[in-house]
Amino acid sequence: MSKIILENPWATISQSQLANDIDVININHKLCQAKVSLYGGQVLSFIPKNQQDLFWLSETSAYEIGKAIRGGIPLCWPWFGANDKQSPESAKTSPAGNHGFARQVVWQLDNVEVTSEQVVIDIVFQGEKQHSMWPNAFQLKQTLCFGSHFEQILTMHNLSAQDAEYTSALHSYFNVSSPLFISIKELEQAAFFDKLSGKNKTKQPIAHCVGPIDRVYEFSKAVKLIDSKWQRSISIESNASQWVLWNPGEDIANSMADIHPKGEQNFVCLEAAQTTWQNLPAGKSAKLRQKITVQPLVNS
Ligand SMILES: O=P(O)(O)OC[C@H]1O[C@H](O)[C@H](O)[C@@H](O)[C@@H]1O
Repeated sequence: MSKIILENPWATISQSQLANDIDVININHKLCQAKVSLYGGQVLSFIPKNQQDLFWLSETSAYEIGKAIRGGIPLCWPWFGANDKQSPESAKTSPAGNHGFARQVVWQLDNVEVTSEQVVIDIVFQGEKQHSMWPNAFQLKQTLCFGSHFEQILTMHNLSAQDAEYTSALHSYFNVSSPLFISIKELEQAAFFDKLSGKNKTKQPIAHCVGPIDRVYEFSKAVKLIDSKWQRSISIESNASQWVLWNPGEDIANSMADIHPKGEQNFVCLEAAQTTWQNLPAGKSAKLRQKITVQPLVNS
């Protein structure tokens, strides 16, 4: 069953159920189509007119409260990866879990606006004492703009009287012809931390993005993910200071139930990230944003 939220000459916005307690907002605009899961506050799909989906979504993802959806743009917050502040004792009783809790909670639809150019969706999640490693009261708001391009703005408000620290990433799974045909020239200028070897590495050429590859690049400028087979260029700009590049490769992917067989051969994760702790003073807010534009290769 689908419920119409808004309908006008430019767009139809509806809400439907993906699974028990998991609702999705469906966007059908004259310039694009998109889907946003309220569980996880997660963009699942964005298809600009005459394009393939920009995002990859696993066919075997669990749609289940307590598990993250595999694909689209999971939000890593209030920590990215393992929480390195957690002591082994505390991990025994209340493990922090990878990438924080924001991708495993139900967000609320706050506002929808439609113009001839775009659909703007605001979703919010407000909480307190969500985890012993992040007890502060907070509000998260995502402003998601879907038109001929896509923009995502995450606003984090610390509503408590205590300062807090966060790490975060907009963990985009880009839909690609194959990691074999992907190049990201801009990142070749940057040093990176290789999560696989645990070592810092100097800049090096990226011949392809076939995994296993798991790197944190110190680079804040815009990047272009060039897909030479599909002849498209995906430009991403962000206010983050790092880019995380991840593809699990065949062996790790085969061990992950929520990646469908050979699924790793159709995505590259390129994540606007802050993996070092950032201060979020009491009563203050901070923003993490990205803007994604796709173009045929000949015009880029
Ligand atoms: O399986 P998840 O918790 O979603 O994490 C998936 C991946 O996310 C990031 O890109 C990290 O750099 C990887 O180390 C991690 O394996």
